[in-house]
Amino acid sequence: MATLVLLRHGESDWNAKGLFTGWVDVRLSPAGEAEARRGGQLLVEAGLRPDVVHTSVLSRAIQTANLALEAADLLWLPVRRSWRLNERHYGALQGKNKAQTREEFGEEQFMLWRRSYDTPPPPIADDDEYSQVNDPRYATLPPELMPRTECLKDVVHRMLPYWYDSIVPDLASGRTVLVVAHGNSLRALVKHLDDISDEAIAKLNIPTGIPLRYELDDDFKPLVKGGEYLDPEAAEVAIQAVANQGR
Ligand SMILES: O=C(O)[C@@H](CO)OP(=O)(O)O
Repeated sequence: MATLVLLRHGESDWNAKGLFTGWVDVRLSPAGEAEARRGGQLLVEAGLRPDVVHTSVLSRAIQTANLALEAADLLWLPVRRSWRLNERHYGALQGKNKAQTREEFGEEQFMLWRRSYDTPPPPIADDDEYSQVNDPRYATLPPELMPRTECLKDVVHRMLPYWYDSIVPDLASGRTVLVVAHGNSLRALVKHLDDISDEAIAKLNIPTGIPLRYELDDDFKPLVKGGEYLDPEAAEVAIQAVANQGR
């Protein structure tokens, strides 16, 4: 048996403004910083002490991990980071307002881009102000792996090698693992863990800043499907808020 804790970063400035974010390196809002600290307190209250932490290479996840670990007096923990835990690349929608996009393209297209399993948004141009092609943190990424857009299926495919090669070995050695990442990279991981169908995953939303705990069996599959949010009531409200973005 192994314990895995998933934590979506706290609210970012662009979450607050209702903008598609993806790989744009937006920071936490003051409310998001408070959520991250609360996430750390929830770990303490639940008696959960991670042994190792994995984050994306985006600042909002890194800030969240730091604030949560500080609140739990665990800043000393080993941390590893990978682009494979990044938010879904939102293509040409990065920087666009969600409500305006929904108005311009209609509900069906908006939801297809936002939540369908295999329809990516149009790709972002390399000279777009919100492109990451010249971002130094991806300088060593092979060019053929650098996305210009992604659907959730693409995220599953680029996230799973990290799950199997880096996170599962930590779990297998008996460590409690904390993964601090993003709405859609965590949807990809939850889809894999809970065997959620391509259709049903459209309805799954992950709240910001509330740890989600999974106890895993020897095959690294959940003993209880869906895991357990450490603050289930707050999670329910926050899940609805994510689902309703753009409305
Ligand atoms: O904008 C984004 O990158 C994501 C997460 O904030 O949004 P959504 O929930 O619409 O996929």
